[in-house]
Amino acid sequence: MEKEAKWPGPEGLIPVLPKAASNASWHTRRFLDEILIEERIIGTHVADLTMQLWGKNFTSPIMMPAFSHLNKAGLDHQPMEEYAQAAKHLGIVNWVGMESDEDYAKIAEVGAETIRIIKPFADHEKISSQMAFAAAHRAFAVGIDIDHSIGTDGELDVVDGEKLGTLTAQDIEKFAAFSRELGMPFVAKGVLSTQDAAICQKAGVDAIVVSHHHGRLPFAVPPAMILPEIKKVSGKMKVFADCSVDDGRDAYKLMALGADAVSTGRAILPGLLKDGTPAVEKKIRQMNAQLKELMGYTGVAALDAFDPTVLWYHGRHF
Ligand SMILES: Cc1cc2nc3c(=O)[nH]c(=O)nc-3n(C[C@H](O)[C@H](O)[C@H](O)COP(=O)(O)O)c2cc1C
Repeated sequence: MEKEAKWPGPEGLIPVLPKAASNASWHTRRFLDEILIEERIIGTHVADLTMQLWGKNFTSPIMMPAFSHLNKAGLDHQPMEEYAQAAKHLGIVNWVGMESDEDYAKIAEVGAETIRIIKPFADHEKISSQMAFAAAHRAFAVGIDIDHSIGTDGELDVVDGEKLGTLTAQDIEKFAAFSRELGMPFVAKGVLSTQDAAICQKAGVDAIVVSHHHGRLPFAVPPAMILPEIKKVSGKMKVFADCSVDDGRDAYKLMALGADAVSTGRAILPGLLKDGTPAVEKKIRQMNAQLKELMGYTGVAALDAFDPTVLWYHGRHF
């Protein structure tokens, strides 16, 4: 059941769940909840969650979210650095969203393997310069949330006084090539169709995030629903997914449907805002245990052994 969530901070800073049928987060939650799992227990093993990604080793495919702005929530602590700390302690991938270079540098200083997601600014020079800044601060990868261009008024969105723009296939190709020059993988965050996924694949993108960005698109198709189709056109790209990954069972379902790794989002927010790093670590450890439990019950010994045929939806195999 959907709850009216109340987060601290200035009005509108942190997205809550509006009570409306158009709310994609609601459909996503409902869809994930209706996927059921059969058991394949004979001959199973305790699962290994370790993940290799772009030459580095991680302890789990559950990653941090690309959050932003949380240090401006008027708290007496710094959530952006705190969840980076948790990522570092746990040995999982960290993500950061829209932050100034100065603030990004402070988060990078924590030393987690961090993917920096930059807004699709109308000013492409700004995108390039933030990419170069990320490279200079040893980012693990860099990307653009390509799904954040249109605002709720139907016009190009403006965030923190910065005008955003739409990206063409050529723009994506250009930024992917620049990222290669800088020596970092390039990620397109916010892919929710086979058309966009195929364009990213052709443009030389290294990874996509199948996501509706906590419901930017009203009535957005749940990432879990479209993931198998997107996977078919993704070629060598890594396919990540997020939205409503609230526990390790949600992570399992997305991995079984083809995700190489997932990001949890607002599920870590209450603990992060209240108690910082330890609360985030506790939540991720719990999610890892839930993921490992389901992998054990379904004969999935490691991340390369997921099998979508264990999933059932409305009385049929998925
Ligand atoms: C406070 C907050 C700030 C966010 N900032 C960004 C951002 O700057 N860039 C971005 O790509 N996504 C941003 N997101 C979206 C998340 O990266 C992620 O896609 C989304 O929260 C996943 O859905 P979930 O919260 O239901 O798990 C933000 C989300 C929240 C809650």
